[in-house]
Amino acid sequence: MTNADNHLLSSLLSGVAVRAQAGPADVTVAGLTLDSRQARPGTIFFALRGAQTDGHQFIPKAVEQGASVIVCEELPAETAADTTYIQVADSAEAMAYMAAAFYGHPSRQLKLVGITGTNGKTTCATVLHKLFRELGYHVGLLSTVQNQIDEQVIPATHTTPDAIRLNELLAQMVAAGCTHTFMEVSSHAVVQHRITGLQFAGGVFTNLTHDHLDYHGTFDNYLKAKKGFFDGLGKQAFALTNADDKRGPVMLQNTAARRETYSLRGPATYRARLIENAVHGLHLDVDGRDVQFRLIGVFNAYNLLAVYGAAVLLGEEPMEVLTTLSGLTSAPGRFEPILAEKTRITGIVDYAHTPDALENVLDTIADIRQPSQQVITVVGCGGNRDAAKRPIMANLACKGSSRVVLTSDNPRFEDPNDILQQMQAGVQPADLGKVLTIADRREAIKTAVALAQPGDIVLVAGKGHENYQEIKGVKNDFDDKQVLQEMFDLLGK
Ligand SMILES: CC(=O)N[C@H]1[C@@H](OP(=O)(O)OP(=O)(O)OC[C@H]2O[C@@H](n3ccc(=O)[nH]c3=O)[C@H](O)[C@@H]2O)O[C@H](CO)[C@@H](O)[C@@H]1O[C@H](C)C(=O)N[C@@H](C)C(=O)N[C@H](CCC(=O)O)C(=O)O
Ligand SMILES: Nc1ncnc2c1ncn2[C@@H]1O[C@H](COP(=O)(O)OP(=O)(O)OP(=O)(O)O)[C@@H](O)[C@H]1O
Ligand SMILES: N[C@H](CCC[C@H](N)C(=O)O)C(=O)O
Ligand SMILES: [Mg+2]
Repeated sequence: MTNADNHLLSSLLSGVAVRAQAGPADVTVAGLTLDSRQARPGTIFFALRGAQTDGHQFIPKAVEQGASVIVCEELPAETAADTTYIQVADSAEAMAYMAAAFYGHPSRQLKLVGITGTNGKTTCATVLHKLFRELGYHVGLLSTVQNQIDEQVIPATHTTPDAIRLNELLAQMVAAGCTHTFMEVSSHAVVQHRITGLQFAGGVFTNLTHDHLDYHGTFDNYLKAKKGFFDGLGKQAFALTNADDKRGPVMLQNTAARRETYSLRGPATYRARLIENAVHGLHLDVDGRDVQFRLIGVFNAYNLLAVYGAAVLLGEEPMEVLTTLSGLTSAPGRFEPILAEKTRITGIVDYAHTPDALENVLDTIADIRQPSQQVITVVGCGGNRDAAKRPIMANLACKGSSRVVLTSDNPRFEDPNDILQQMQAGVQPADLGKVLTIADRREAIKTAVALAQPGDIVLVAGKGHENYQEIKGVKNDFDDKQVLQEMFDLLGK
């Protein structure tokens, strides 16, 4: 729903292939919705075919609630005389064009950059937002963690919101004076036409590994979804890809946008060479300039290079970009270090809540640690979610750590001890001696900190930026970073 001005229906239909139209033509539209329960007089209800159910079923409900216009793929057998029906080939696509028009095409008034890929979207979008704020711009952010207009936080429900919410947010950003917006583009968003009709100034590709096959069916479909974003870019845009990723070049195969690349391994528009990958940050040579960064891990060298390339392509001065970037920290809860100064213990809070992510984080720690530094990992698995990952994550934690404290993540409606038992099943007999099980997450973090010797690394995995722990439907305040800091202080570390 919206505060935007009212519009004549006909003014919203440009670009929409209307197959048939019935009912009053001169309708004034005051709002848009994809949920029949939100339909009101003056609103357009879009009947979308979803994953769970078919929105066409709810057309009578929307009419009953007073919807003025119904956009659908199939006209209902019975129509109401004072309701307008518009038949289109694809309701989701029509919704995207009409939402962009309804909100005054906000994407055309911004430099909008989309970031896609399996990993690194939140990191790149967030660091770009921070960078452009530091460079003095008013900037929007649409990300998994949160949406932002400058420093104002607007909670996010999706990585990429639906087309109505997305255009509404972009319009708010324009109204607030934003010149740039950085957004994550999920594969779901491409397939569901959430980004259709937007004008992008640029697109960035990070990498592609197996993910979301439950939704896309095959890896090829997943790849096509990501590629669809670049296929849709206009020739005024740039398309920046990771040349070191096997799928990087494929992404740009059919794009009309200017093709640009980044690489740590070979020739590319933007190049970096790793000088040092240490606990205190990355030391890189970027396009011949020696720069120290606060972000940690080789994967972040890629993220930093993508951010640098995008900023330069947006017209920023390379040296100023690098100087500013070197002082920035990562996205909340993404490999976020919490340092105990006295004892040089490094706490790391990371959102790794899947086997793949946990392995990735532990591999990164293995790369940066000195042989004398022990790794102590605190990890749990969420309740009412995929149970198959539980033993695997416990097993991986043992492989990559000297000590492991198994604990609760968000138990939700499950018994935490049941989850922990399933995790314990993945511990090899030889590793039993390094594992402790403490259901209370605060106690688990305390124990891990108590076990840490000067110089050690304490990884707290699974909850990243989350500031709550969900138990039996109640979200209790809980923040891994805060608790870790509290334990460093309490135990005199
Ligand atoms: C699988 C998926 O993407 N689902 C999204 C989809 O819902 P759906 O297809 O299940 O919808 P449905 O329940 O079948 O309903 C069909 C239609 O009927 C409508 N309806 C339903 C009931 C009713 O009474 N009246 C009514 O009008 C619904 O509003 C909907 O338009 O359309 C909804 C409206 O836009 C989304 O909220 C919903 O996101 C769900 C909550 C979700 O979990 N999505 C995840 C998978 C997602 O999108 N993730 C990506 C990031 C992934 C990542 O990289 O980590 C993201 O961009 O967030
Ligand atoms: N460029 C990268 N390559 C590989 N792994 C990465 C990269 N960047 C981040 N990661 C790892 O993936 C995790 C998620 O990072 P991030 O939140 O930036 O990705 P995302 O693409 O937004 O993920 P999501 O789809 O869950 O929103 C991080 O915690 C980190 O361990
Ligand atoms: N979007 C994911 C995040 C999981 C985060 C983890 N902390 C958990 O609660 O399992 C989910 O809701 O499954
Ligand atoms: Mg994300």
